[in-house]
Amino acid sequence: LGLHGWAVGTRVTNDSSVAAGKTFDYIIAGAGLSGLVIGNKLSGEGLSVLVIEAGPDASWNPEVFDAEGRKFGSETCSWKYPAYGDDGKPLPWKIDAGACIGGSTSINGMVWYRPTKAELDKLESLGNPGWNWDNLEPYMRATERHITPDKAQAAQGAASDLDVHGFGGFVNTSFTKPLRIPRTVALYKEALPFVFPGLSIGGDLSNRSAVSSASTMYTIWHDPATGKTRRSSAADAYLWALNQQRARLTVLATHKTDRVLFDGDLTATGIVFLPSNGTSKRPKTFRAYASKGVVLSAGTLASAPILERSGIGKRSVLERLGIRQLVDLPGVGVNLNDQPGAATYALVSPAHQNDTSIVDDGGLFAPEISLVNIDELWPFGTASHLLDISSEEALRSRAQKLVDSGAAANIRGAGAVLNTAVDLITTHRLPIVELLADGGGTTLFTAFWPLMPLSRGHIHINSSNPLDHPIITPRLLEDPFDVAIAVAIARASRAVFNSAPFKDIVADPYYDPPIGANGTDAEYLAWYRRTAFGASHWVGATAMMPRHLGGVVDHKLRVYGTKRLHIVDAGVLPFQLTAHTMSTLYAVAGRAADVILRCTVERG
Ligand SMILES: Cc1cc2nc3c(=O)[nH]c(=O)nc-3n(C[C@H](O)[C@H](O)[C@H](O)COP(=O)(O)OP(=O)(O)OC[C@H]3O[C@@H](n4cnc5c(N)ncnc54)[C@H](O)[C@@H]3O)c2cc1C
Repeated sequence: LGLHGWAVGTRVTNDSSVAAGKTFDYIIAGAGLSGLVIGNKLSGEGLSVLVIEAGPDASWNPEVFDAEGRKFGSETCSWKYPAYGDDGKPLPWKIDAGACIGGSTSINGMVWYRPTKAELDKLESLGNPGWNWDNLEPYMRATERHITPDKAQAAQGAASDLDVHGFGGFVNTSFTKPLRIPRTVALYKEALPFVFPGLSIGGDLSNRSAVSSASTMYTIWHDPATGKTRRSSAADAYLWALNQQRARLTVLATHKTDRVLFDGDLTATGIVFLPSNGTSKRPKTFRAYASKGVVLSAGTLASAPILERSGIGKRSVLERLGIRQLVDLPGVGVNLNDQPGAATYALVSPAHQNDTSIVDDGGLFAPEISLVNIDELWPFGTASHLLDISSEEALRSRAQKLVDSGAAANIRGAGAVLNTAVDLITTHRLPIVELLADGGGTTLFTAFWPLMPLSRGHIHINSSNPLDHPIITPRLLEDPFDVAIAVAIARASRAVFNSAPFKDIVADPYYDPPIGANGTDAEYLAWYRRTAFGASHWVGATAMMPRHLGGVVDHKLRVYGTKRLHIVDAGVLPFQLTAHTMSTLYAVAGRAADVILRCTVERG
């Protein structure tokens, strides 16, 4: 209760009656990273906002608030979407995506570092005026409340470069206290440049022009009262914080957005929603109305399905399900993109298996992260790989394949997106691999993935029932360049464990997979394909690009062919980043909120 007894706190509830039949200025689908930033900003400007979230409030759950509390493979707050191959058969892994308030920031790995200027500037050159580094960097800075390392952390390798952080925001970034497995991390720092000559070790990974491998920073803070490390999620930052309470913001949890409502001239006027826990084939639905607009922030894997259920998308997808097409937008659900991850393990010699400075029983993932570029991955063979991706013919044939496989709306759009990645790899020499180094139990291990894959997949609904999962076809490792990177990094990861610095503590550098130094490329590839998983940085299925390139939203995040309907989430990023997504997405959502506010004022 605030002044004069008026409630000023944000209302968070599971009660559908707060929204059913009611009118708000804005309705936002999804209380994840983007939805909470936008909801916070719009309601902070006095607009009435409903955020509708499919999952529950799990802020009380230690798997969410305790940064070290989430168990590997946990189902808590995750959609665990099934994934499919091109043949329609289920893949052996499920896709994690946040399914409670806070979205994926409630379950993610919390790794924080910044992208490069070159890649954010590419958003603009793809046809999105204003979306560049200079305009986004201030939002990134405004997001962060950085906590610099203390002496003990600094002695273990933690470093902050004050120029590349913000200090007045609401998302905490810091290092673990103490840093994990310091002896192993020191060995990694020593060994990595042997395998990747030129890698620049140390310092702060957010300073992308100086550093390419460093101790990992996370969206966490250390709570001295409990001695625990706490997750700093979007919900902590923008919903629960006492100084972020909003009288005009309502969050309705455990309810799914089915589709968007339109009037005759395709102005978005509201949504249809329903309880998430139903099982009925014809669930009972409700309506809520929006006088100023609707924003879809349900994430890459849910906003495209909402559009399709609303009649916006590719004709053949909608016709098959008897959904009346309102806008022909073949870019909906294509250009889906994540990085294909895998991991190799070395066995620690028995004498060191109880040394917690070498291996521990887990904690925050990947205490050392390295970003490897093409020259470092192939110190002696870069030229042929450059040739493979940079010729016009190579690009055209790749783009055609994406169109043929249903992963791109048209050849020009596919070409533009591929060309962007290729230019970042070849001209700007941005990293093409991320390697995350760790150690636990009896093994040291590295996880890795091609950072800017050229492969693309697709996601479409297979039913008009919002309670059914979409069909997600990731098509990881379809492009030969991604395959070449995957094989090379898998081999290089073994070379790290086989290098001189690890000689005394590693008993078997080829422990898992048991493919030795003489293993063939075919063996490595077969193993990679068998074990590959998405790195959880899904982007691209509702890309911000010109419509003729297969874009879904314009540079004001407005869905083409409609009025007052915006999308703001990871799906609008047309290509993959060379950093984990949060730092960019907080900036994108912050700027998007200002763009939406400006649209609102201009319309009057
Ligand atoms: C396991 C995992 C690990 C990751 N690790 C990192 C990391 O270490 N560092 C990093 O920077 N990034 C990481 N990420 C990625 C990052 O968290 C996401 O890219 C980011 O949160 C995406 O933000 P978003 O707003 O697009 O969607 P989200 O934050 O996922 O929010 C979408 C929300 O919409 C809700 N929703 C879905 N469908 C509906 C519907 N029909 N109606 C209403 N609500 C709906 C969802 O339940 C969810 O709450 C990770 C992600 C995952 C899943």
